[in-house]
Amino acid sequence: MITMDDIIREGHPTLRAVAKEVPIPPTAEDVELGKEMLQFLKNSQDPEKAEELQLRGGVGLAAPQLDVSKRIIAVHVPSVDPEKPESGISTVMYNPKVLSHSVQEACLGEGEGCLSVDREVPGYVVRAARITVSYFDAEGEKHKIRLKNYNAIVVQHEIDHINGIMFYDHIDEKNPLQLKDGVLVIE
Ligand SMILES: CC(C)(C)[C@H](NC(=O)Nc1cc(F)cc(F)c1)C(=O)N(CC(=O)NO)CC1CCCC1
Ligand SMILES: [Zn+2]
Repeated sequence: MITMDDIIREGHPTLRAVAKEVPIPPTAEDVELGKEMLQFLKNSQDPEKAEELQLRGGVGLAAPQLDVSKRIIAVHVPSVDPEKPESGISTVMYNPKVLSHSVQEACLGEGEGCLSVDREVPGYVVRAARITVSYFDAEGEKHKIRLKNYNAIVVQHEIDHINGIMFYDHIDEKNPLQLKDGVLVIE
């Protein structure tokens, strides 16, 4: 079972490596890893389990954060609106790839953090507001999905990890809280 002790922190070189594509269909080992990554996120959002295991509430995790330099990410974003279950996303993506993205940009109003970063780093992290992502699932089936707003932010944050990019790489050091016109602020 994955706990916070398995998550490497900034400074560890694996967080800055470009992770390798995995064979498709994924091996049994990579399928098991993906399942454990998704379970970690679910546990981290369960009050009892999070308390018991001292987990930070996570919505996304990339294999490099477990010191596994493979292009595997897991996302578990609760749907905020029970009427619209599709507003959330819960899946493991093998070899995810952003095929296209909107010109429109977006950022989280409170900025971003990271399970691998044990400090606050203030500043807007500007990303594409909408993306089209292709990925393979555990069975080796290819998917192509369009994401927007928070789901798009989470997946971009995780895909950054498999490319050795940290969220603060996107923050404008001189004006971290400066917002260009037209950037959609997601609260
Ligand atoms: C860094 C941390 C604060 C732990 C962040 N959690 C988070 O946003 N919690 C959250 C949000 C919800 F909407 C519902 C919920 F149940 C819990 C997170 O998991 N990540 C993922 C990460 O570090 N992946 O490597 C950071 C987010 C910043 C923007 C997207 C992901
Ligand atoms: Zn992160």
